[in-house]
Amino acid sequence: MDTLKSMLSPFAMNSGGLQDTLKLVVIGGTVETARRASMSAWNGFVDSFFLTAHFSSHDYPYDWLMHWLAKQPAWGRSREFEITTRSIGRLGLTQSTTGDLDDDEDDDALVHGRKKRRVAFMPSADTTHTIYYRGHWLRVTRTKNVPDYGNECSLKISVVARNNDILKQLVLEAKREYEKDAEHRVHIFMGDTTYSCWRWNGARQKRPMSSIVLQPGVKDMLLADCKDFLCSEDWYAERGIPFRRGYLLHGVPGSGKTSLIHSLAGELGLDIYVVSLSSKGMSDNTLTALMGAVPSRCILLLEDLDAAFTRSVTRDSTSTGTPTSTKDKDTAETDGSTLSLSGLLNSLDGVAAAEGRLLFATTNHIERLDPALSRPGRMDVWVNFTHATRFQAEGIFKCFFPSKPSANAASSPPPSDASQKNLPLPKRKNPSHAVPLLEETEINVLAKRFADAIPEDELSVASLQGYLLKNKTRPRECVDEVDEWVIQERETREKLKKEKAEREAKEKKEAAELERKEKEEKEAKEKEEKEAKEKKELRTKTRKILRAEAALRSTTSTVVSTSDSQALSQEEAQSSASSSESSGSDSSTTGIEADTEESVTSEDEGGRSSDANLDGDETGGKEAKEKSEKWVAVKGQQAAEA
Ligand SMILES: Nc1ncnc2c1ncn2[C@@H]1O[C@H](COP(=O)(O)OP(=O)(O)OP(=O)(O)O)[C@@H](O)[C@H]1O
Repeated sequence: MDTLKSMLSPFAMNSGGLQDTLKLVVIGGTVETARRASMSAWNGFVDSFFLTAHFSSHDYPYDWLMHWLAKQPAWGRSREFEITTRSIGRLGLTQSTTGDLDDDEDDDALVHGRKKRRVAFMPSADTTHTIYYRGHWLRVTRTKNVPDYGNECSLKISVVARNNDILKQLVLEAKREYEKDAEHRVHIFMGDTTYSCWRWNGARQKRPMSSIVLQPGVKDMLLADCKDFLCSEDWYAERGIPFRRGYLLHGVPGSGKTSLIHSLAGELGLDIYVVSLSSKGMSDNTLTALMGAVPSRCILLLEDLDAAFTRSVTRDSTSTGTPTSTKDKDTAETDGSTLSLSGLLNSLDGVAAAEGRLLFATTNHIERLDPALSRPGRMDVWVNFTHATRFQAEGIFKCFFPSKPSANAASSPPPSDASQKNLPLPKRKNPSHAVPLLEETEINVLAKRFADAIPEDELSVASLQGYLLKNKTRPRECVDEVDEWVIQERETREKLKKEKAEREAKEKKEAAELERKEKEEKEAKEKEEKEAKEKKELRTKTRKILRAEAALRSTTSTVVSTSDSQALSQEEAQSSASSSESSGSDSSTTGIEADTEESVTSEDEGGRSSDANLDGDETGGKEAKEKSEKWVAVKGQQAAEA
């Protein structure tokens, strides 16, 4: 007891201090609990008056609001916020806010050759912010969802109000601002085959229609057709025709198919939804799910349509388009791609297919397409893209080297070219490369000379663009040197063609060699199998004979046991002589006893001996057979004699 007291004595000495500490802990805990309880009661009370709207990052309104919020000056004063240089939402825009860290206004300034990054202030995650909007206090909370994949977030905006008008106003205002800022961009979405959904892939600057040079009338025809379709929903509905339109752009690579679609999307204010049919994991179900999930007004782009069916190009009555060869099946098994032609056709115009979308498909090999795929109703308008014509060469030259505005033109308002609408004004203040502006007449002459030097339908527009890019500040020299470039291009093409032919020939040879080897191996294997089969048959036959012989011998031995020993020795002598005569083999010297023993003791051994014969040539087997037959004959004879 004394010991315990002495142990506790230090505490007892400080019991006053300990008590005080305990008191403090109890009081502090009580106060904190009371604070939390009152806070939660207050929040519950306040929440009962709040109207709350939820926005998920899966949907557009989230992007509108994030874009709107990033523009609010409140974040400049906020004590907790997120600073980002990433794009905000699908827009690909970073907004300057009150708290923007940029120290100058030059957006296009380059630092060490890289574009300077802009910084934006955003509501930080998992914090409630309060901002004032049109006479109301909004409580904004951004929450990061459990990241199963990607950056999933949700936004909650609460406001004390009698009805939800204020929230509607907020969303509409955010949408208007978003669309105003997105005016100059085309949004690209890619089909995600893993989750069968669309993923935003970026926002590209709109491309003016005037920058696409095609044969006269083609662009206008396409643009007019698309516009006409988009405003004819009722017309289609009245006639019971599915409200869909398909465009097939086919032709040589680098002729402007993709560029034209991008440009049309900008002109029509539509987003582009791209499906790569040959992508990993693409199946009928995935494609149907993707096609069913496109919004009603958009461009649906199927790029390189022919590539989707390299595994199965044609469709006959039995084919479903699934891989046919073993190798192809292997490929399909590994990448999980099981798209069939019928699946594609169904997703394009089946019951579940989306309406109101403009379907664009591109291919370099129209001849590889199944007619069912390109028939009217699926592909209503076909446009053939060829190599550059002289008309295109002249047009693209003028695109690269615009002429000096004439005195009249300078004073007049800017041209009302439809394709130039909705495009951002040129922002470049100090172009790094000075393009000399020549008089219109001179540009016309140069463009004509340039076009005359370009062979008709031989070089791709992309290659012309490459040449002009190299000479973007030298219009005159560019024309002077174009003949030389054409010769070089031809030589390069010839060289590439030759290399390709050589490579193909080599591959063909290797394939033939491989095939020959495989054939030889197969033949050798077949031969081996055949021989093994024959041997097996022979062995079976021999076994049968030996069994018969054993049976016969057992009968004979009974006879032998009853005959006198003299007769036996005579018989032995005869048998020995006859066997030595007939086979001349060494085994004959062992006499009947040896034979008898061998035959009677074990069938397996008989088999083994016959195996030994079989391992030799066939004649060996025949000899053994003859021998045993003879032996049997002798025994039989002997038995008869007996
Ligand atoms: N008719 C054209 N007018 C203007 N630019 C063109 C034209 N054709 C090609 N180009 C230019 O060439 C490049 C390649 O063009 P694009 O990708 O549109 O060709 P494509 O026909 O889609 O090729 P592919 O079939 O290989 O996909 C682009 O940078 C584009 O600017």
